[in-house]
This record gives sequence, C-alpha cells and structure tokens, in this order.
Amino acid sequence: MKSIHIDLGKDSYDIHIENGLLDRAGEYVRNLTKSQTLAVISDTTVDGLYGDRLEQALRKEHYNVRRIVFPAGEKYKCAETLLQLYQELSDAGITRSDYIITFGGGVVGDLGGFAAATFLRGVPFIQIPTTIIAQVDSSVGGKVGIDLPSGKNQAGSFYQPKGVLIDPELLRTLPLRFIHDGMGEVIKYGCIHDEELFALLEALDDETISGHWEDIIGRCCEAKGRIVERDVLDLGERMLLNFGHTIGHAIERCYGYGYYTHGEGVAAGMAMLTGVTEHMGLTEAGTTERLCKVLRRYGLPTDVQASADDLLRYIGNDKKKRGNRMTLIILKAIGQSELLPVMADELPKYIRKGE
Ligand SMILES: NC(=O)c1ccc[n+]([C@@H]2O[C@H](COP(=O)([O-])OP(=O)(O)OC[C@H]3O[C@@H](n4cnc5c(N)ncnc54)[C@H](O)[C@@H]3O)[C@@H](O)[C@H]2O)c1
Ligand SMILES: O=C(O)C(=O)C[C@@H](O)[C@H](O)[C@H](O)COP(=O)(O)O
Ligand SMILES: [Zn+2]
Repeated sequence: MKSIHIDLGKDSYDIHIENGLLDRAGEYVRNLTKSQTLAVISDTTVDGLYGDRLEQALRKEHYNVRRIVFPAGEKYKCAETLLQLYQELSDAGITRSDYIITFGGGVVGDLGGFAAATFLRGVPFIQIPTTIIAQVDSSVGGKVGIDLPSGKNQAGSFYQPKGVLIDPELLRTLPLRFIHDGMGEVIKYGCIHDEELFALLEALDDETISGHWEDIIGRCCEAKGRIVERDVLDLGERMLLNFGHTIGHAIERCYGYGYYTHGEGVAAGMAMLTGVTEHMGLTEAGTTERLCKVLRRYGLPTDVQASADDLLRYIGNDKKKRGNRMTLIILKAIGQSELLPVMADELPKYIRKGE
C-alpha cells in the first residue's frame, strides 16, 4: 500500500494505491466524510463490472448509495450528459453535505468531477479511477470538464477531489486497446520527467508490464502531484503535462471524439512534434526514433492521416494559447522537457517535419 499526500493548503488530499482497495473503499470514504448519502457516478461498463462490489463496500459503512450511470465512451463527455447528471443528482436529493464518487476512467472522472464542481455550486467528491489513464493522470490535479464541438475539455474548471482511491487490480479487466491508451500518458511521464521510467518501458512489453502497475502508478501520481503543488492553475510548469496534447487533442476532435482514444492522440502528437523539433535541432538527435519505438511497442500510433490544415483548425482552441501567442512543450531529450513560446502563425511548421 502506498499513500501520496498532495499539499494544496485547504484543498490538500491523499492518494491511496493498494491492490484490493475497492472492497475496503467504505473505510477510506468514512475517514473522509460523516455524510449519509453518496452519489456514485459511473459508466455502463464499470458499473456492470464493479458497481455492486463498490456499493456493498460502501453499505458496510451504512451509507445510502445512489448509483448514477451514463453510457461508456468519450462522446458522452459532453454537455447533454452533464445536464442529465444534474437532473439525476437532483432526483437523488443530493445536498452540499453529501459526497459524489466518480467511479470509472478519465471520462467519468472529468465529467462527474465537473458535475461535482458545479452542481449546487460545488459538492465534495472522491475519485475512484479504474483505467490506466485515470490511475496515472486524470484523477489527480483537479482538472475537470467536458468536450465541446469546438474542442477537447473546452468547458471545465479546477476542482480538487477530497481523496483518490486507486485499486490497480481493477486494470485486469481493461481491454488491450485501453491498456495501450493509458500507455500513451505513461510514456509521456517518461518523456517529460523520468528517463528511468522510460527505460523501464523500453524493457517491458504488454505481457510483462502487468507486474509493475503499482510502481508505475505511484511514480506517475508522485510526479504529477509535485508539479500540481507548484502550479495548480496551469500557468507555467504544469503545462509540461500537456506534452503531445496540442496535436493530440486536435486529432481527437478532428476524427470525432472516440475514434482515436486520448492516449492514441497524445502518442501521435508527441511523435509528430518531436520529429519537427529534432529536425530543427531543438531536440537531441535520436530522440524521435527512441520515442517512436516505444510507442509502437505498446500499439500506439506515431502519426495520423489528417492533414496539417485539418489539425490546425482545432489547434487554435488550445488552452495554452494567449492572444496570438502559444506555448508548446518540447523535449530537449528523453526525460527533459521545456516550454517553447511561439507565435500562433508559426504553428503550421510544428505539425510535421518539412510541412
Ligand atoms: N483531467 C485530467 O487531468 C486528464 C488527464 C488525462 C486524460 N483525461 C481525459 O480522460 C479521458 C480518457 O480517459 P480513459 O482513457 O480512462 O477513457 P474512458 O473513461 O472512456 O475509459 C475507457 C474505456 O474503458 C472502460 N473501462 C473503464 N475501467 C474499466 C475496467 N477496469 N475494466 C474494463 N473496462 C473499463 C470504460 O467503460 C471505457 O469504455 C479523456 O477524456 C481525457 O481527456 C483527463
Ligand atoms: O493535468 C494536467 O495539467 C494535464 O495537462 C494532464 C493531461 O494529461 C490531461 O489530458 C488534461 O486533461 C489536459 O488538459 P487541457 O488543459 O489541455 O485540457
Ligand atoms: Zn492527457
């Protein structure tokens, strides 16, 4: 069992990582709140697999449990589902002294977290993440929100959970595509910050990685937590966590949400940008080859068919844009990243080498 404290003053919380934690979730939640009623927000897949087990664990602590379930998939991380959640929270009689639990992948955490942030102007919530993306990244740091037709996560807020409960054993039922999806973000952490992690990923593969989840999750949560402590509002250092996302988010939107998973978009985005910056001499020679090799090892794309013009249509909505300036995140080498300010009209040359 590993616990990581995230120090954000009055918004501080702990992340607990432990195999089998799901069945003890009631005890952990009881340590956080005396409230009587919990709304558990989940998607159809996670509710079907684990909803009864979580409800049983929570009822051991005499909670009233109201399960709120929406269809699985990125395309449901949208305003229509958000409105349905508000209605169901209202029907369940949830008040500000109750708690919301988001139980699922990054879609559930982002959407349910945004519902928690905004319903009644804020109901406290706990994240119980069930995918790799959610366990290594999205459940930590308080970015919650929904996708809009104009782009990924275009409506949202910063709203920290009261706690994060991670049971790596839940990953056993995750389909291979979503293991690969999560590897996109894990590889990102290796790239921006942790060459040792990157080297571990080079040595492992789909078969052997399963014995390392606790370690990998702990490493990524620790790295993200420390960055968030220093820059919770994403004004500087936190932007490093967005490596690969400028192009990646545009890919997700361009093809229609859900065609490429988030991790696949980020993977292609990291490889495409690094190809450009290495060509410009900003990145150590050989970095792109090493990155692409590890991405392919975990079934991830290193480019997509969409033209630079198609992608540029959505890149302009990136949250790192300020007026006519944009911040890109680039690698100096594997394990070393930095912010690169550019003018927005220079962006076309950063999509693909030679374009
Ligand atoms: N807030 C943040 O900081 C942050 C960070 C990274 C990603 N994200 C967001 O997270 C989302 C992607 O998250 P995701 O990849 O977890 O997607 P997801 O939530 O759609 O989950 C992927 C699929 O796996 C299923 N699933 C979940 N847990 C399972 C389990 N244990 N066993 C079997 N199936 C399971 C889900 O039902 C879904 O079909 C994107 O919207 C992305 O923008 C947010
Ligand atoms: O927590 C962060 O900060 C991140 O950038 C983590 C990303 O992996 C994540 O996808 C995040 O949701 C992207 O945020 P956005 O501000 O670019 O929408
Ligand atoms: Zn991401």
